[in-house]
Amino acid sequence: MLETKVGCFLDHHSFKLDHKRMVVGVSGGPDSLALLHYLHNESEKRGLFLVTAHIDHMFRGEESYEDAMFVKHFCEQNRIPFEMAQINVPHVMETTGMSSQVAAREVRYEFYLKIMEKYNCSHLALAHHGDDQIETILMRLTRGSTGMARTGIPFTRPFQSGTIVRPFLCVTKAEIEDYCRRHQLTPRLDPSNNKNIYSRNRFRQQVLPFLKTENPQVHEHFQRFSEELQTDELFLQELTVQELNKVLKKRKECEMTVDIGQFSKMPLPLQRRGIQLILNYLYKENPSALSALHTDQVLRLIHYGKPSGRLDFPSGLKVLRSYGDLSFVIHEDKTESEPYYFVMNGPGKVKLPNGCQMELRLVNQEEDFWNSPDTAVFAADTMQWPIIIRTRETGDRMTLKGMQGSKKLKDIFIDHKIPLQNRNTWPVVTNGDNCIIWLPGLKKSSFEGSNQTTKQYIQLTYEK
Ligand SMILES: Nc1ncnc2c1ncn2[C@@H]1O[C@H](COP(=O)(O)OP(=O)(O)OP(=O)(O)O)[C@@H](O)[C@H]1O
Repeated sequence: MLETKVGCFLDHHSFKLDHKRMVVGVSGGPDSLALLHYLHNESEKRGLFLVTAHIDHMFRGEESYEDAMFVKHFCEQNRIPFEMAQINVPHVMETTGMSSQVAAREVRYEFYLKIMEKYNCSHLALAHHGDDQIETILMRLTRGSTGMARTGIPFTRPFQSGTIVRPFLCVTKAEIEDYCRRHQLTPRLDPSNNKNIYSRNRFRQQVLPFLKTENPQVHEHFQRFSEELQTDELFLQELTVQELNKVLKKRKECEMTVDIGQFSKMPLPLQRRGIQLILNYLYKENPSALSALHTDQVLRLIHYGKPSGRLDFPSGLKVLRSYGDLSFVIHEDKTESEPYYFVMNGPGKVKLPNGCQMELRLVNQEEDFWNSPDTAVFAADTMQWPIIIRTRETGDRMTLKGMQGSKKLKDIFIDHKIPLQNRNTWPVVTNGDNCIIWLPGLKKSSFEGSNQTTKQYIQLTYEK
């Protein structure tokens, strides 16, 4: 039974539910509804505090709103705090060029974080299960992923200052459905889960049934494989860092050089991981462009290449061999676009060179714009005039809403996979003392939002 298996799985990982404060991500589908139900049943005897977080991605209009209302109703009946956000993901996709799955995931995690902070929760529980684990590992191996990526979904992983936990990795979808039946749960069904268009769904419908006929317990073996591979990988990565430090001749943000003679004396598994670490470091912009093939090409250049040689990888990354040195170099493309700097001393509109427009209005009542990435409101008495709309500058950082400390703009662009050529024209909004208060379409700062004392707000709208 699911209950027993999950209990043993948590014990096996020495993970105690007792006295934790946990956000549960619930779509309303069978997996997350069952997880919420399971945790809720455990909550009283364990002093476990739960909050449900639901995101309406606005992909399916009325139907996805009904999902939200379904989860809300379930929580009300069971007296579980419920939080939801409606976020226009198609719009986020349009602004950032992200795929639907990536954009949905980004907004979900941002919302989870907000709710974890609001309720002072240390954990976020998600309902990934054993079948998801098999699909993930197979998909990544098929795609040619390397390193940690091919170890699949971890049972726990750090998430900002908290932890993500996945108690259902030890059970199958069928066991979850059985749990739903036994407990008379009637989850919502997302029709996109059955479409054959997503690669995951093709693995789910075509590969998984075959594996399950070969061995109905196949998910247990994949789970053990994933956990063992994670510990192996961690161990090897630590060794690699130690060895790599001994052979690195140059370490800069856009260039790394190793001594070929010393590098080739490292054991082959460490050489492979060393190359991957270097490529990942330089390739922050788009590590998914990498595969095992790139590592193999570098190994060939080292072991069988002529004294000088060169490889050209995606996004302008070059690997250059020159006698005893192997250099990995990536250059940012700074060719296009002039910087701009617009000063706004009050209400008005500014046309930006990237073809977009920024409007500033003074409003009396703060409206709830939290869910629009293209509108931001600031309490007027906390802002210093003028408001500046400018392009990014070296060293720009901003304090993000709901986060402690500040984050480099460059890293925000990387996280959102904004192409290099768009970063130099992306508007950055600062107030009078050059403090970044907003990165339109991407991130809001801790200055954004309402406060108790103010009646007047500065409302900025970014129009594309
Ligand atoms: N709209 C959402 N709101 C809140 N959490 C979500 C939402 N969608 C997914 N999650 C969480 O992320 C996990 C993984 O998402 P994924 O889309 O892979 O799951 P799923 O197969 O749709 O699961 P479910 O049966 O719960 O819908 C879910 O199990 C759930 O915990």
